Amino acid sequence: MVWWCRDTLNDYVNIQLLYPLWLGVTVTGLFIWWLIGCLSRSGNNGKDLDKWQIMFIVPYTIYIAVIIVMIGYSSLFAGVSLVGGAMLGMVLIKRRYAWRVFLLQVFLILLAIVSPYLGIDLPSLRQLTVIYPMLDTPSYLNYNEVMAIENAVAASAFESATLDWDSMSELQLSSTFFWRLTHVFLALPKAVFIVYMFRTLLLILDDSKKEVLLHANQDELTKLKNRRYGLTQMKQVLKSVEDHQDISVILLDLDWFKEVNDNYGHEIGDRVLVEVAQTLLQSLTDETIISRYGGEEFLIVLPDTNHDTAMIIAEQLRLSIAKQTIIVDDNISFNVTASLGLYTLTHDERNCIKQACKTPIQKEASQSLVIPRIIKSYSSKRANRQTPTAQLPHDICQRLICMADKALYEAKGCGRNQVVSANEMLAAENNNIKVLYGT
Ligand SMILES: Nc1nc2c(ncn2[C@@H]2O[C@H](COP(=O)(O)OP(=O)(O)OP(=O)(O)O)[C@@H](O)[C@H]2O)c(=O)[nH]1
Repeated sequence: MVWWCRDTLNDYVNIQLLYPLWLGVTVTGLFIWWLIGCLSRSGNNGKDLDKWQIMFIVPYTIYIAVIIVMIGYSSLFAGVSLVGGAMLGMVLIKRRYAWRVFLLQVFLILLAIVSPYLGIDLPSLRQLTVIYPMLDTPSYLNYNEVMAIENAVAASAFESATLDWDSMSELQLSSTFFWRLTHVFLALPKAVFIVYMFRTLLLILDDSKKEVLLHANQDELTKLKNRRYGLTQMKQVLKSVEDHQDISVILLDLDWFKEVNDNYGHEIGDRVLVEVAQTLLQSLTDETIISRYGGEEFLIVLPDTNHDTAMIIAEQLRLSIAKQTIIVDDNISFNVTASLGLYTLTHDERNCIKQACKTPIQKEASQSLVIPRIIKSYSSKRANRQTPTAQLPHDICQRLICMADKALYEAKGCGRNQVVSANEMLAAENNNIKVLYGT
């Protein structure tokens, strides 16, 4: 538009300066976009600001400061940038940081306002060009034209029609001061209020999101994770577990639970489930995934736990539940027992499954890595980046649970109130991991 009207605007816009300016802004924008893309891949669990967020906030704050200093804190441009930036920041980055930056920017505005009265002469675009409403259409006037109009207005206001330079600048300074103060009282609180309202709105949305998620992921009765969420977390653990780590899965089922319901009623049955859930929570670490898998069945996933340790943990759980006394009333109390089926997927087995389940593309990629040593040293870094990492099959969770379930079935068959390991069952049958995937 400016380029198109360059003949008309030539007096007010330095077209020669505009091209490099546009180019500079575009290149800088693309660079920041690229930088954000690169840095956003390195997450930090949302505890602090990510590097890319700092890279976002710092230039933006400088940008706002420059706008405020150059164009003026009261301009539409500065207002939209300030409030819009804070709102966008609250959506994109941690809200408390966006809030702090916004308040810092407000502080900058206040500083810009009082600076002339502290003897600091800041550069202002007003000295170069201004937007002046004339004949209902905004038009650009240069500084001299504006000064001429202002002088004429000032002169007509005084009978003598003459003003010396000192009283003129004093007049300007005091009118500016009045104008600035008006903005401080009217515009800034408004901006703070809008951003505060927006923040409150986001907080309300956050709370309702948390509540929805809680209900979607939690078992209403025991307050443990529900089956769906337990499985989701199990999948995540299987993905993130390191190459040398084993992972163990326990299925725990209460014995003769139907009889508890029949003898003492569903309410007592419910209480048993709640108390068993509490025992599980108290006995296991925070890293353990405990979910209610079915009616009186619990799924426990122990990340980075080998078979022997998992057996000890399972046995301790069995004992803790058996020791727990459920008091119905002063005269009636009873104990429940549980049967547990355990399966440990060792890191070796996991790697075998990964290898067996590689897609043809992945196999081809890994075969192409069998290359002379000299070339390998140069290309290994690159190849590592390009080779798609072998994934575990998508139904791995179900298969592991199925193995634990077989052991649980065995425990029930052998008289209940015991722990059975599927790994030991397989070893006794001289079977191995092939059972898992039949390969
Ligand atoms: N109170 C209560 N009972 C439940 C709940 N969910 C499932 N049940 C009951 O749990 C009982 C499970 O019975 P079964 O599957 O026969 O198992 P069991 O009696 O524990 O026998 P084994 O598992 O073979 O030792 C059923 O009677 C269900 O009604 C629940 O949320 N609350």
